[in-house]
Amino acid sequence: DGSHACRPPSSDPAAFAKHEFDYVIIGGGVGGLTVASRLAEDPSVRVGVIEAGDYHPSEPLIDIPQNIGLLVGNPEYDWAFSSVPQSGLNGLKVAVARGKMLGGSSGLNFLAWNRASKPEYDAWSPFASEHGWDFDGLLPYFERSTTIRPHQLNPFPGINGTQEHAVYDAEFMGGPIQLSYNDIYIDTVFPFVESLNSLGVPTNPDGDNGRSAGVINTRSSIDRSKGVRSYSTEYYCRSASQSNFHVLTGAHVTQILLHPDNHLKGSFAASGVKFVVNSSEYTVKAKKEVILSAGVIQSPQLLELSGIGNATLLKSLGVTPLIDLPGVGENLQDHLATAVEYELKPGARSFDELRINNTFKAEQSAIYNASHTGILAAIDPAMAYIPFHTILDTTQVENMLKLSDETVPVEGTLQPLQHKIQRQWMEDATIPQVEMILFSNGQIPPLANASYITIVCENLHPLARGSVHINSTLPSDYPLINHQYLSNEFDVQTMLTVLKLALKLQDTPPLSDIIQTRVYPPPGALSDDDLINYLRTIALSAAHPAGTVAMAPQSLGGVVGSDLKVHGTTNLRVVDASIMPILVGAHIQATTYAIAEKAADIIKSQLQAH
Ligand SMILES: Cc1cc2nc3c(=O)[nH]c(=O)nc-3n(C[C@H](O)[C@H](O)[C@H](O)COP(=O)(O)OP(=O)(O)OC[C@H]3O[C@@H](n4cnc5c(N)ncnc54)[C@H](O)[C@@H]3O)c2cc1C
Repeated sequence: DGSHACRPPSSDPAAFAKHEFDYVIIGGGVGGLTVASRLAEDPSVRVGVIEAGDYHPSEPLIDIPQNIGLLVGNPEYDWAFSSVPQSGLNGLKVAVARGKMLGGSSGLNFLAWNRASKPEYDAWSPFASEHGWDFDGLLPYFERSTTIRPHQLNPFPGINGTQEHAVYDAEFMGGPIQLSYNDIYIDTVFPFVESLNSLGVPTNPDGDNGRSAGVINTRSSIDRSKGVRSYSTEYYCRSASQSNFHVLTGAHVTQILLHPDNHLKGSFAASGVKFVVNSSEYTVKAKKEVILSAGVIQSPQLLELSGIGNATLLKSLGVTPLIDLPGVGENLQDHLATAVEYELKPGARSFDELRINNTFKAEQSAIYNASHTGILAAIDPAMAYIPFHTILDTTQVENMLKLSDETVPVEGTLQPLQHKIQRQWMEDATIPQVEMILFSNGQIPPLANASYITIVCENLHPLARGSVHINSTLPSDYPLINHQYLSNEFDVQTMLTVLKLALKLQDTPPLSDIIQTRVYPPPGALSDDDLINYLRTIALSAAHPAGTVAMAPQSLGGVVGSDLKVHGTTNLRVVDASIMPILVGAHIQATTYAIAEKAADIIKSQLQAH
């Protein structure tokens, strides 16, 4: 029935504001609902969550896997931010999708669930002195957040029978997010995998074990028993009936209330938040802590609106600076994407069959309605994580290193240390630098009455560092988002490398056997300059922004410490994707759930210590 329904959240702001909460959590997305539900496990701890969007317990556009993407840009479900014109993209403004609903971006995302490689998480620990922010320190939390559907096969080409079964039963952990493999693979998937194999990118039977390189059959956050999206509302539902757990939807937080801390001179304490519902303003108190989980765009925005950020910037806009933290809103990293689109030969089926063949669509709808299976419950699971050494020779890798050295890191910020780490990754044959994802349909219009595939190519470890900053004191004004995409030659050449690999697929069997023609980039010979021009035109965000409230020492430009408390505060924490000091080369929902699970344990242990 596609239903996630459980006790509905509150929509009564006055009643919500009267509660005496221990923890007030801003934002009911991945970070917010996860940490809230875990804190509320202790019935004596009173938890209040404020979410701007609504609860959609049974919305096919959210729930049915084949509907991914349909709500992107819809203002009822997506904040639909946009970047400032990107000079590296010939002035293009890039759409920045962010979920606006209970569930946050996990209600809008594309359901892929995977982990990055071990060294990428280990690279966080130099920025965070305590609490074990590395792969081993995150692993229990990855596991705690999920339940893996047991006994499913991983039938990808390049995997033998024993490996198919190997990993999964051991990791059946009983967490809220349901994970599964597809039950069915559309015709395009295995040829894509086999062609990549023959180009030297092997299949990796278990990319989640700390070695992520290779072609993987990604798990997805789909509850197979119902054939629906499994997202952070699962955390909401596990706590919704408890009297110590309250969620208010349709409420926009406009300010965190801060005052000098009585116990620690020079520090600020958060006492609550202001929020707005239908133009009326309310205040709710937090006895213990305020936890900011508004995501990578709005967490820095709310810090700045509340007086925490670069003092010069804040003053110029008329905000009284309370804590001068120049790192707020800096360090924005994201996976830039481009795409190659191929039209398929007649008879080769991709998901476009649902668009062009009404009989097929009716059949699949009937299957879905009867058993929650079939193509409507499937995603595109083939993604390749590719290290430089897999596709470049030694001289070419040397060239990439040289290019990276020309992108001089800014001293006094996170960048010198990040650069050192990223340089090691470029040389490491196990750490992916680029990603290729098969989308089994046409993504770049106009589309004819035919089947297509689109190969999305991403830069996993850009050297560009962007920013998110307020531009006015009005909370309803969108912040300025500047990714600095393709602002340096290393990032350009990295994208060129993966784009060229995607173009080789056209001539590599067995995928080439089903390709009719290339649609994008337009057919014909292409020089490197043509391709670079293409990259600057067909460019989009892979929707994995991170890093704008970085966990790092204040001296390096960090915003939160390893306990996720904002520097200069005693009880304001940030728990969402913005705390990643350095972006990992994976789709980042799994990592964000793990961050929030870990945060809950840190908060609980500090509470007990008091
Ligand atoms: C289109 C798209 C596709 C994606 N695909 C994938 C994928 O396939 N796999 C993957 O791993 N990851 C994917 N991601 C990324 C992943 O979903 C996010 O990284 C993750 O959800 C981030 O969690 P978060 O807690 O930081 O923020 P969110 O989950 O976005 O939560 C933030 C919440 O805070 C609320 N909020 C913000 N400001 C306020 C305010 N002032 N007052 C009240 N509430 C507020 C928002 O409405 C939102 O609900 C995708 C994301 C998008 C947008």
